[in-house]
Amino acid sequence: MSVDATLSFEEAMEKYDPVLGFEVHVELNTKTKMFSSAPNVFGDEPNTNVNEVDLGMPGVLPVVNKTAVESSIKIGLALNCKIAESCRFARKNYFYPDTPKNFQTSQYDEPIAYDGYLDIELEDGTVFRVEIERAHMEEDAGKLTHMGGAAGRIQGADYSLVDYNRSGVPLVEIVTKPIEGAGSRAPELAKAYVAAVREIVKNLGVSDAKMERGNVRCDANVSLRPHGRELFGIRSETKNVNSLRAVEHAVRYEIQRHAAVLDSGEPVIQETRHWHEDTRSTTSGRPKSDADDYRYFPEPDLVPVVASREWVEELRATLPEPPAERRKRLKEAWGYSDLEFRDVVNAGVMDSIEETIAAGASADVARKWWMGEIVGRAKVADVDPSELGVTPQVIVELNKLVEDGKINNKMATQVLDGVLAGEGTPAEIVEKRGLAVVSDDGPLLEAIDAALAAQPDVAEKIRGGKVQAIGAIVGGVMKATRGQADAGRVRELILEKLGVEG
Ligand SMILES: Nc1ncnc2c1ncn2[C@@H]1O[C@H](COP(=O)(O)OP(=O)(O)OP(=O)(O)O)[C@@H](O)[C@H]1O
Ligand SMILES: [Mg+2]
Ligand SMILES: [Mg+2]
Repeated sequence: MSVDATLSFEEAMEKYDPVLGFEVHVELNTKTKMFSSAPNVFGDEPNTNVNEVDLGMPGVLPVVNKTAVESSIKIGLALNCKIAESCRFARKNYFYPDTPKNFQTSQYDEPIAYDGYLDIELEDGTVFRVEIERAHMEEDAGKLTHMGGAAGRIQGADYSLVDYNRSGVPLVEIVTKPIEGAGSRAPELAKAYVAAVREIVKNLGVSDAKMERGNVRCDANVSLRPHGRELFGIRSETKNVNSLRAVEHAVRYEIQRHAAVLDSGEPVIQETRHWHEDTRSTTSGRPKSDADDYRYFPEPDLVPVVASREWVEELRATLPEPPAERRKRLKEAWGYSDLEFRDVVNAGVMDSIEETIAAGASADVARKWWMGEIVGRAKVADVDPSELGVTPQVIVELNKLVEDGKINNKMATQVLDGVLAGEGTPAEIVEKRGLAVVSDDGPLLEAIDAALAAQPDVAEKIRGGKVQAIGAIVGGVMKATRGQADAGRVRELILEKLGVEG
């Protein structure tokens, strides 16, 4: 059997339990690099944000970026880790053109943060605790672009391009302990875990956290063992998976592939794998043993990083509320159902609703406007709902106009469109367009007489007790008043006129 064959996911689950492990690399958004004063900027002309330290010129000395250390401590704290009182950098030696120094400055046996955990909420509401082994500081490598080869840009090219702008960009690598017991929820957990880490670093403000830019990258380790067996199987490590969907699919694919290999009686090879979005599959990278000889040794050019307990506590005091706790708090405060709240989160309007409530709207009014009106308009305009230009004040004002009986709901949506078209504030638009609910009964009665006269058969039905037929008369009045009547009042007046109980 070919090693790259797969079993169906269900078949794999009948026989094996998956064990997962994630190494998530987070690029920090510091102004300068981890050990040099070169700018840390994405997307600039290649090899412009590089200095002699990044290039490993002889005689240069690195200097630790204090903000990067602070950000690393914040990440450690947000992941419920212990923070080392003192920790050192180490050289991870390897020879490859993405690193001109021939070693990556990293941390080895003394990570800055260790022994943490993250509680991950799954779709069915259960909470799965992922234990964090460590979070350590290191620097990113340069970016290689292979011009030839299967995925290359130029057919038959035999060279690669290198951009050292990324060398020395501060990274935090977050490593989980082996995760057992996820069973068939392993792919979902993989996606939810990386999503949670991404959300945390974004919320801390320490990373731009854009996966499509490589700010957050995941290496996904997967192994299988037969049900009931204690010993772990051999793992594969799918490198640099850079979207949430891809993490989910890569874990799923690797589970299916491992199952096929194990079923065929062949050994699983401990290796890196590459994820391919187009075929939704992985291919073999390089073999990798746990004892890869990086000849780690303490970095002699840097003193240990000492994190005093006072400093750590100062940083802890600056941490924002964790995203999961914030969601829980808001859902309870607003009294939304699970489904309503999930819809709000998925539509990306939780913050907007919070602001609208703070501006004076009730939770239900805020949800009605954002979910019922604004999300749909944002979709049409192909922008984020928060970018449509609706301020909390607009909604509060619109709602007040309706509550005071100045305009009805239908007019309010027209006023909203006016606001979006830049015609002014809701009150100005109401004034300019002459919108107003006709509250004076006189003109309404006239319109009612006309509508009844136009549809005598309907009038007869209502008199005879078929009150539900009233819609046709109300409709006629609304049409005659160009939508400016209060439909409830019209209904009352019609019933009064016909001498029927509502
Ligand atoms: N048998 C296994 N099955 C699945 N995951 C495993 C297994 N053994 C270890 N892991 C996980 O794999 C990850 C290994 O990451 P770690 O950074 O420790 O080592 P590495 O991948 O060998 O090193 P490098 O950082 O150079 O890639 C951890 O998350 C660990 O929990
Ligand atoms: Mg690894
Ligand atoms: Mg690692």
